[in-house]
Amino acid sequence: MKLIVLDRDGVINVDSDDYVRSAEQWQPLPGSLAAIARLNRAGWQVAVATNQSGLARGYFTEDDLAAMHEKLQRLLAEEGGRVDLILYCPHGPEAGCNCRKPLPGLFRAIATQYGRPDLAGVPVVGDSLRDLEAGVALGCTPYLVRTGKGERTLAKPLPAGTQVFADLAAVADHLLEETR
Ligand SMILES: O=P(O)(O)OC[C@@H](O)[C@H]1O[C@@H](OP(=O)(O)O)[C@@H](O)[C@@H](O)[C@@H]1O
Ligand SMILES: [Mg+2]
Ligand SMILES: [Zn+2]
Repeated sequence: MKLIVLDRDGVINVDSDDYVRSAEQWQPLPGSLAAIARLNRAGWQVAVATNQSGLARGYFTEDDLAAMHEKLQRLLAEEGGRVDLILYCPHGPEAGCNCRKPLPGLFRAIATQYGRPDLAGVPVVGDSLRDLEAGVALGCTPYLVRTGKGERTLAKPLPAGTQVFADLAAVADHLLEETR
């Protein structure tokens, strides 16, 4: 079973330095939902691992976050796609949790959910270094996109083997070509 793990803000939807705080503010990036649907149609399970410190910071509530994810799934369904699992870290930087990327807690939970000991060879797609680091800790293959904070991330040392693409649609094109 083919599995891919996506970061959310800056990969699936437009990110904001002021945080994405509501379903109204949650806007898909061009081609991202169609890319997920194309992966689904080719047999890929799609999981999302996202930091949502805005919860701990009081910028939005769990209900707001649920509304954002209902919008994601609704718009995806219109494209014939779906996200199979969404896991998020609700904590702030000072909480000392193990699920805030770059720590790998969300990725361990994804591996467990899919009955795997790790995520060896599973693509992780992110716009921030912490997305890639968290996935690589479980054996993921790192993909950086230039959307969101990707251009800023490009200026940093990246995990070995990181492949860089313009956006999620380009990553999907590559994976679908590779696994034809
Ligand atoms: O990219 P993912 O993991 O899906 O979500 C990132 C968001 O939770 C927010 O994460 C914040 O980082 P801090 O949590 O303040 O370090 C900032 O980067 C915001 O601009 C960003 O919207
Ligand atoms: Mg992001
Ligand atoms: Zn956490």
